[in-house]
Amino acid sequence: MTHDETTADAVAGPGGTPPGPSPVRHDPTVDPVFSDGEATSAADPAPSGAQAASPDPSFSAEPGTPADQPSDPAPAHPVEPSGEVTPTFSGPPEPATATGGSTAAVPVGDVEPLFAEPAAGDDRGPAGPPPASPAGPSVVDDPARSTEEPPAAAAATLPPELAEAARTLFGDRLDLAAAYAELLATDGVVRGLIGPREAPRMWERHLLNCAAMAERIPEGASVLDVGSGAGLPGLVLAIARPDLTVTLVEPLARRTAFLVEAVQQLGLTRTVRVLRGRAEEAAAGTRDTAPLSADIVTARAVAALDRLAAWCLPLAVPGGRLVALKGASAAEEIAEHAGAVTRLGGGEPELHRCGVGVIDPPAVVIEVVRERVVAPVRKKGPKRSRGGRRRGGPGRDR
Ligand SMILES: C[S@@+](CC[C@H](N)C(=O)[O-])C[C@H]1O[C@@H](n2cnc3c(N)ncnc32)[C@H](O)[C@@H]1O
Repeated sequence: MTHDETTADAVAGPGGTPPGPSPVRHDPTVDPVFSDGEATSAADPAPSGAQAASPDPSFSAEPGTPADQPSDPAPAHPVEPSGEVTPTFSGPPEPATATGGSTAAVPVGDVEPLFAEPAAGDDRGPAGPPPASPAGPSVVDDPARSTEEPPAAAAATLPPELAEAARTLFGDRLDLAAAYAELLATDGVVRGLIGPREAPRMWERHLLNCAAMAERIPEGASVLDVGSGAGLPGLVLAIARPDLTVTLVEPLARRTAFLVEAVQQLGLTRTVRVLRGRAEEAAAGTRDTAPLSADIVTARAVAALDRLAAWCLPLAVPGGRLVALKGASAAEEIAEHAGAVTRLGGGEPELHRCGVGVIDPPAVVIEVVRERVVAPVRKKGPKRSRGGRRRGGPGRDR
């Protein structure tokens, strides 16, 4: 896959040329409709579908701009003009092309986003106070340290009973994973990106589950993580798998600000970039950004399978895959949405269990291969007369 130099302006992070999601042709197959339960901002009320015509940069990682909202109703103008957009990524090695996978499995477990309920402050511009400087990775519970650490940070320590699984999944990157856990539990909580109650189950429900997905991702693949939020699963995958090149796609400003800083603090700038925008924009490209694609498109807790396929399949290279971390309802989702997925150019959705014998319960993913590039479905607009006026419309005052 070729690197996409033209996306440099779309990327945020610490300096350099962006990496490799390759351009793919525009395929806005369906109307985006948002359903992930995030609060809708009155500040961003425009209808969907107009992103390509937006005069504003659609991607930005400028911390400090008001966050947009990806949820219903879908904003057409999801990203405010945010001033400076800094190319941030040094190009990693070219990723390999994805290969499909196929083993049957059964659904187990639940998938929960890391976020607290969106606070009123989620629309605030500045990303809050500067990040806490983690005192260092807390890989295992250490009573001697716990009194000296902020409660949230201490709560994110790796429980001893999960240490073996964590070592298996993160290998020699376990300290990095621990640093990320601590960042989430400190800065993430302070900024309202995650609820304090999530901290104690950070490893069990979030980091380990996400890391288990890595087994479904081929060596050297390019990955686009849609709706990364505070970095799940994309940042976790980048930590566990330094061979991957990962693009975190997230429309909300406060979250992208956090992501950019996390990438910098964790020293992942060589393999991770942050793109502020919606999946639909990333796939379609904008005035300032070329359409993106990747071997693997990941998502967790973003939308139901039909919507997810509509957003994510256009981001996968032909033959690439959507790998969505799901929960107990995965089988039902497949039964309900397989038809829609096929119409969107996807193959038969497959259910896989990841981390069998490592985490209990294993993580459940739904995978869909992008088998066909379907023709864009254009939304019908109001008919216009030759003069460009809408027929039957109010017309000009006479
Ligand atoms: C419930 S959160 C889950 C975040 C993270 N994946 C996790 O598991 O913790 C859903 C995320 O999807 C993002 N999102 C919603 N619609 C999106 C879209 N069309 N494109 C990209 N991201 C979107 C939201 O901004 C939000 O951060």
